Amino acid sequence: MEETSNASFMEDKSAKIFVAGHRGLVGSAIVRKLQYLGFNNLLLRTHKELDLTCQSDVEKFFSDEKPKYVILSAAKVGGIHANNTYPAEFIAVNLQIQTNVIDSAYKNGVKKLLFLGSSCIYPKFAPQPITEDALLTGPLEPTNEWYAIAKIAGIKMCQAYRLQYNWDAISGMPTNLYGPNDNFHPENSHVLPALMRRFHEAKVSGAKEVRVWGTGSPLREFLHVDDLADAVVFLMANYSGLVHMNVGSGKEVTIKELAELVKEVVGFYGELVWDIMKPDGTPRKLMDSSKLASLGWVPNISLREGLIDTYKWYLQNLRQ
Ligand SMILES: NC(=O)C1=CN([C@@H]2O[C@H](COP(=O)(O)OP(=O)(O)OC[C@H]3O[C@@H](n4cnc5c(N)ncnc54)[C@H](OP(=O)(O)O)[C@@H]3O)[C@@H](O)[C@H]2O)C=CC1
Ligand SMILES: C[C@H]1O[C@H](OP(=O)(O)OP(=O)(O)OC[C@H]2O[C@@H](n3cnc4c(=O)[nH]c(N)nc43)[C@H](O)[C@@H]2O)[C@@H](O)[C@@H](O)C1=O
Repeated sequence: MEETSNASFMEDKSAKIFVAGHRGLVGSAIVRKLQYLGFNNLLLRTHKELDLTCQSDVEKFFSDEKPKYVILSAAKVGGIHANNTYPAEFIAVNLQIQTNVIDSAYKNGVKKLLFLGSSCIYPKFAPQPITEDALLTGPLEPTNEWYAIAKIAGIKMCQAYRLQYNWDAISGMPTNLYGPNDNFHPENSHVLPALMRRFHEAKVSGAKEVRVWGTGSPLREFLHVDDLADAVVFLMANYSGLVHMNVGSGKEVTIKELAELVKEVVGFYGELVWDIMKPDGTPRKLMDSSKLASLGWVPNISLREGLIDTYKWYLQNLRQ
């Protein structure tokens, strides 16, 4: 046994940690956080270097590298339109990635793994705020049920491996996230980066109006990805239970309120036009994150602050 093998996660700064999906929104924030904390042995592979849907490649990677910890933030991810348009990819790719990584991690002696799901695992009409025990109590939101089913399978796989093998696999369920390195694709992204880009481009081109999808009435809870990364590290250090853990901000806004706020932060002064032919998705999904709060973690970046920070990043990195 290496000297540090029984050290707690926070003390184990030279432990080999595989952050899967390290160039994405979430993975890059986790890498920033771990590096800031002094972790100095991060194991990182781009999609091109290691396709996590390929079982034999994933098995070889784990067998060669033997990471001590795994944070699984690689997935096929997208907004309401992408989920609705590519259901086969959303279910198949996510099942493949998570099954390969979780199983190989267990078989190769990984000490602890954290799997990331999403608030869309809960029933469309779950009582609000949504507690962890609402899982599997009702039908899912149809626009993202394929992705949700894969994520539910990931939670269940972590639970099954804990129950049968006494293996320390945990799951975090983040709410809607945003921040640096988000996907700003005009159609396939989530609402916040989509609107930021659309308002920015309208400001630059002098357009008089911007199109926003749906009715504007759905409620969403947003969390800055740096808060999520902080929660992920907190869970790695402080939680080893069977139940998945909600990770939210506890604050919700309507899509109309969000659009007005993004518009203000970007500095676009035109009109909003609502495209009601586009789906609203689930009417409301505010999570109850009191279980995590009771362990001692709370978020600290407000939506306004987070939007200002993200727009600054957008201007420095992605300006058209
Ligand atoms: N964004 C959000 O609002 C939310 C995200 N989550 C969860 O957080 C996690 C991360 O999401 P997020 O960071 O937003 O997603 P991103 O799309 O920003 O990042 C996903 C990462 O996974 C990598 N990846 C995808 N497919 C493969 C593959 N076959 N092999 C190797 N790498 C692959 C991508 O690489 P490449 O780009 O090169 O394909 C990318 O780096 C996911 O599990 C997601 O479900 C949960 C709730 C909300
Ligand atoms: C994180 C979460 O993300 C997805 O669920 P969602 O919360 O519905 O995600 P969304 O960000 O795409 O939309 C939120 C709301 O915003 C409205 N909306 C307005 N204008 C735009 C727009 O321009 N783009 C987008 N994408 N939405 C828009 C849109 O009509 C909807 O009412 C899931 O696929 C699911 O898999 C998941 O886990």
